[in-house]
Amino acid sequence: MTTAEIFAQIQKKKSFLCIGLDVDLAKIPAFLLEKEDPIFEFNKAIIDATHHLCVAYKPNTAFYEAYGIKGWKALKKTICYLNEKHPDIFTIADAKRGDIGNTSTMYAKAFFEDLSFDSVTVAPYMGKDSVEPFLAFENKHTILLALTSNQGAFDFQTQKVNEQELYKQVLETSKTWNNSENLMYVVGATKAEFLADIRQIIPDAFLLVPGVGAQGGNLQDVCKYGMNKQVGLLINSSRGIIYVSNGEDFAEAAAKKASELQEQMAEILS
Ligand SMILES: O=C(O)c1cc(=O)[nH]c(=O)n1[C@@H]1O[C@H](COP(=O)(O)O)[C@@H](O)[C@H]1O
Repeated sequence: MTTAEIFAQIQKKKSFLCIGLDVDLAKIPAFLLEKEDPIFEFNKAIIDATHHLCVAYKPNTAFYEAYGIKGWKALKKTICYLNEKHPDIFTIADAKRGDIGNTSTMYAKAFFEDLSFDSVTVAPYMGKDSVEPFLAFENKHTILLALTSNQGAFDFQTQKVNEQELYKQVLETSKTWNNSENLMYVVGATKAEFLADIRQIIPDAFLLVPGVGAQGGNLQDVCKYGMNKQVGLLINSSRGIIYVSNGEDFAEAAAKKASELQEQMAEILS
């Protein structure tokens, strides 16, 4: 999927919402646990109730890997369901991978070929030759961790190395890599005050922005400093949407919460 196609979806749905499918069996409605594949049933119900309100879904692979083979099968069923029913929705495998070149190529094959995700999150710490294998895949996006939403972002990412903050070096250096047009970046919603500086370096790239909702980030602040002419933002919320209710009405309740965010986005876009 191209960024122009993502932008077209944003305009059509008046939304730049990404819903995080971080399924925790301890949090989903108890009646689903009796089903053969509770994780997939939960995702399917959430997708059926919310697909018209969002432009992206982001399963975090940790929440599937934690359940072993059953979890991985549920992840595969979820991405197949999305690709079949909603091919215009952007899919993100939040796996935070990155390793020496030949290993990165295998990670890229896992998420881009076997699972057919549109994008995968990747850590920049091992540098150019660990990220370029992901960038080599046509029509796929590599979402590089730039400035993360957590407190630990201040341990390294904002520290100066040769008088420049490390996250700025990640942004600048990554622009020089082969196929860098396939890059997007993660910037936490809790770091909205850094967005003006970030847009100076990468004015056109799409940003995946997690951290609204449960982590306390503010939608309006992110938009004020982070928007570009293609909107350029995918705002993720996971727990704040999918766990509003753990009763029979869980999918309806998630849709209501997603709709509140979508309405705020529509207002910002108007
Ligand atoms: O790469 C990510 O998506 C990510 C980066 C980051 O800096 N912060 C962050 O919270 N995330 C992910 O975004 C999701 C946030 O979930 P909620 O806090 O429940 O909305 C989780 O899947 C996190 O792993």
